[in-house]
Amino acid sequence: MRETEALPQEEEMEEKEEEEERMQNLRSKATELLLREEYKGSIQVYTQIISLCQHCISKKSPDAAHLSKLHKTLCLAFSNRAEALARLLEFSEALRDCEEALRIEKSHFKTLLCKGKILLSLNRYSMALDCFKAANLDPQANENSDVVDKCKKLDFLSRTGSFDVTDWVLSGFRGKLPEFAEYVGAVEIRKSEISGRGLFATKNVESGTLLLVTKAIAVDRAIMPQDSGENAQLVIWKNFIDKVVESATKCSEIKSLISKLSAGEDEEGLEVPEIGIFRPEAEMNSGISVDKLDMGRMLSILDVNSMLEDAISAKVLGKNADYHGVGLWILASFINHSCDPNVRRLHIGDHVVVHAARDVKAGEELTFAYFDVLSPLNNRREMANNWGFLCRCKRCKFEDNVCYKHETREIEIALGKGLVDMGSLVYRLEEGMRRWMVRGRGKGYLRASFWEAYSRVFGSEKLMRKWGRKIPAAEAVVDTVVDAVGSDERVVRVFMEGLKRGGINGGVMEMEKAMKLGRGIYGKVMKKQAMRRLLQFSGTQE
Ligand SMILES: C[S@@+](CC[C@H](N)C(=O)[O-])C[C@H]1O[C@@H](n2cnc3c(N)ncnc32)[C@H](O)[C@@H]1O
Repeated sequence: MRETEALPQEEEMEEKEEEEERMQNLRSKATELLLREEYKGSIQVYTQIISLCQHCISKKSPDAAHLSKLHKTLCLAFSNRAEALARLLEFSEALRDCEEALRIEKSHFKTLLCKGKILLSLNRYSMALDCFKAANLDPQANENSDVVDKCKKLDFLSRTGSFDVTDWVLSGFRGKLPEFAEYVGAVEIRKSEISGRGLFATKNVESGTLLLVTKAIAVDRAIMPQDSGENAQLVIWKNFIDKVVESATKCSEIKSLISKLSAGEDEEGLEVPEIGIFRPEAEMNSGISVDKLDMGRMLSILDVNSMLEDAISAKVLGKNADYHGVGLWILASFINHSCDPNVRRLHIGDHVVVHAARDVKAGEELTFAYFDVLSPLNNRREMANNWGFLCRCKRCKFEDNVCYKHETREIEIALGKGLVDMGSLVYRLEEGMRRWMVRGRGKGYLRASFWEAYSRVFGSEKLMRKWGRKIPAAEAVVDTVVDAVGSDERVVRVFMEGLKRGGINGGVMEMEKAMKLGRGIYGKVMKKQAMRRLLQFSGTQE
């Protein structure tokens, strides 16, 4: 026999009234807290409303109208709690509440809107659009048109990769940052011969082709003048760690993606994740186990995978020279380092944009420079050591294995001391390469190693008068260096200055070549005018 049947009708009525009054009080309190943006408090009250509704529903009242009212209240409580959770970036729990609300009312407008916005924050553009469509949001005619328009645009960008930063560059990086969405181009993750897993091209691509765009899980930045001590850097690092930990704790989706990253140990034994899980259209939480991410492992992962925005090998658009930032960009973290890199990264806002720095063949591993690769072997070894690895790239093997290494070591020491005539160093290296019969890419490797000497000679009229006829022309050196290590603004600057010296600045062929080199640095995300502006001013922007 049911409990309620035992009660006389009057008592039953009284109980219902009390229940309704309590519910009404709780609802007013929760709404007030929500409006005052006291989200934690409102979550607690909505939790009480949910329990109360569930308790009343479980009593299975025969009154259909009352039951329906309870279901409506329950749906709204889940929906509002989802909204409050989303405001606190507790995305996993918020999504769970959205599902509960939608189970009660499939087309609940507020919930669909809330779910769509959460999915948009998690870069799931098309799923977010589905929610907005299901809510019948008319972009022309309501207050949510901005969010729907933004979602449509990001969905389009993530499918096509047709980003364009021309206006922003031409405006001198003023105003709103250009819109970026996550994008996964012709890439896949595979076992790497360099170390653990790596990212590989799935088709032939030419220099400048966009390969991926990834939004930071977290990034921390500060303007730090050169004389700021270690403490200032530690503060940025600590803030950054706190932000990553917070995101991972609040969203299991983020936690599961972070757990795929290397913690630096036993990289050869690591699982190779499907590229699909990083795509904006991927299912949420596609059955990935996330238990293993303790704090120790998290810190090791951040140690191995975080990137500096201001590293010499990256380009940060729109910021000044004292600006420092550290962040975690998940898919880009699968890219190994190489001293003959074939991709580059550009930091724009919270996004890292990765593109080919020279022509790349299908099946080639994509690598970028974790540190400055226009430097000699021993300097690079030191920098790799600071990163915690011994570089196993082709160029290091080549430079390590050859019989002339004693002689190049002497040149390296002389370059380090900086007291010798740089022209004599370049001449000695060029003569040496002739004797050692170094050809093709090998030449580019060694010229890149001693780039500082080359650039000092090409940049000095006096040295050029003295050595110009005895060493190769700047253009030929630039070609081999770009072929070996990809485009770099310092190399392109020498090319442009060479053109000016030769009085041929502005010729169609020369400008075409400069544009190709520029695409290697900045990628195909801007039109010619913007590229020209950056090439012309490169070095004075930051
Ligand atoms: C950001 S992760 C790169 C992806 C990593 N291989 C994986 O499987 O997840 C950086 C780590 O990869 C390894 N690594 C990257 N480039 C390397 C190189 N050129 N030589 C040796 N190890 C490298 C180092 O262990 C480094 O700490």
